[in-house]
Amino acid sequence: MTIDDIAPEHPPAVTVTVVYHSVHGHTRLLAEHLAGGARLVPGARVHLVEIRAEDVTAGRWHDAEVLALLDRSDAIVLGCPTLMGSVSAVFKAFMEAAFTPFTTQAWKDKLAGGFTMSASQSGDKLAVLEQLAVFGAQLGMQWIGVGDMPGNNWSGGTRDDVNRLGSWLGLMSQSHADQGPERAGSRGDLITAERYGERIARLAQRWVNAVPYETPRMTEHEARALSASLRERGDAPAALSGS
Ligand SMILES: Cc1cc2nc3c(=O)[nH]c(=O)nc-3n(C[C@H](O)[C@H](O)[C@H](O)COP(=O)(O)O)c2cc1C
Repeated sequence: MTIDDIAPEHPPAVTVTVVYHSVHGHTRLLAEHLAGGARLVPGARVHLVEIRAEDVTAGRWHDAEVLALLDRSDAIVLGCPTLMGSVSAVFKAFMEAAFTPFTTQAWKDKLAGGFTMSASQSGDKLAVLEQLAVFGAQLGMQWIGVGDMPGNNWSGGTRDDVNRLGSWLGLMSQSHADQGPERAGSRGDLITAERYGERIARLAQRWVNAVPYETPRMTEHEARALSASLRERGDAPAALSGS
């Protein structure tokens, strides 16, 4: 059997949005390749959105159109450079602006993934991917890891290998600090970005076409009312009944 035998005649339409911040363009190049990989998937509508410092005022990021686009996306891929071992300040401002979808659970059960770029081989990039994954979890999203076997971990390995930094939680990429985006990075990282983007788009198609299921959403107020009604019925676990 070939992939053509099982490919659906009408590929399901999904919206994948890659949302990223970049100061000097290295993360942007990675984001472009990730979006390029997602665009390989028939039926995938792919948006590439830059979070810009100009849209942050008094520490707060605002762009209602971007939030509306994210509201209607099936998958959201988050990316920023690793700065001082953390997500970049501008991207953090964007993350805090997601307080509204946090309270409404508007992004619940969308797919999420993440990527980061830095100059050092490690550079504490894992801390950033963890921050992005925790963000996804707070929003109730389903996190997608890279899924590729590690490269460059044996005597014949090279910088051009797929997943050459051996990262699974999300995509890690490294660029030399003294070169521009086109020359500083690794071909392996860009290929890994494309593969990750394609994986997320294909999994989004699988996800939205699984058994129909309306995700229950609750405001904080409704959650408290639920806890109260369970307490009244006397069948709440000890933690909920406060005893
Ligand atoms: C303020 C600052 C902090 C940085 N912190 C780190 C770091 O913690 N780890 C690291 O490996 N590189 C660090 N870097 C290097 C950047 O991550 C690297 O240059 C990256 O490619 C920038 O991405 P961009 O071109 O998309 O802005 C730092 C750079 C700056 C300017």
